[in-house]
Amino acid sequence: MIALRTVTRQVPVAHSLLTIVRDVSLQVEPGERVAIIGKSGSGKSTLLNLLGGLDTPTSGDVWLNGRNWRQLNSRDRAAHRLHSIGMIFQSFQLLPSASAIDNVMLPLMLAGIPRRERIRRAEAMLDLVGLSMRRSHFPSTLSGGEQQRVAIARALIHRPPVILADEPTGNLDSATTVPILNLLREQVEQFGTTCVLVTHDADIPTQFADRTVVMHDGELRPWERSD
Ligand SMILES: Nc1ncnc2c1ncn2[C@@H]1O[C@H](COP(=O)(O)OP(=O)(O)OP(=O)(O)O)[C@@H](O)[C@H]1O
Repeated sequence: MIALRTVTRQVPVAHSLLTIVRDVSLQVEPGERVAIIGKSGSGKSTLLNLLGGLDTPTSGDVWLNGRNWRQLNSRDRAAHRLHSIGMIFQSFQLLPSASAIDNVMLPLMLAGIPRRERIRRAEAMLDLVGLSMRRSHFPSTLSGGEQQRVAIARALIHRPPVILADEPTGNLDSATTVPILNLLREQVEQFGTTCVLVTHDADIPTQFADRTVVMHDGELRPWERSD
């Protein structure tokens, strides 16, 4: 379960404070898929960073999988992130000097899983995302859709209870967007993974989410079809 309770995030700008997220409360149940839509600059990425313990609230609390980020030191935060969260980004964030399979194995390496087991699980995962034939390819030789499949495989390989996705189809054309969202939905459905996805694209929620909320100038409100 994920919960934000009256979360505000302010940053110092010049001689004043800029409020990026204002008094946001949200609860996401286990296995739920929630889409957060909003215009550029509305605070979506900041909200996702707060959920992932990468940003700290100025006030309020954020719980993820039973832990309050505020109560964890930086080492415990890193461990909690590694075990509880898979992240997917608009720009894929693959290691350019690592092959597809090495990118997918990364979370298992960080978790100390032996190499033979890492390879077995990464091969199975690449098979699931339809990229067995590309296992030795480097990211620069893969299409955008293929790179995002590798990134999805990497985010899911350690079966985290939570996936946080920041504009996961933002760099993909519309023909590639639908299969990528279908792949992500199938995977999180199959494993009961909780998923929060942020996007500026109002078509995505209907393809992906159980529930949609809107971010507007740092505040959350229910989604209306006119948004
Ligand atoms: N550390 C910071 N210092 C100053 N301003 C910041 C900081 N972080 C975010 N902002 C500002 O806060 C606002 C919200 O940023 P955020 O990246 O969360 O929005 P977003 O909705 O994800 O936008 P986009 O869709 O363009 O990525 C933006 O105007 C941004 O410039």
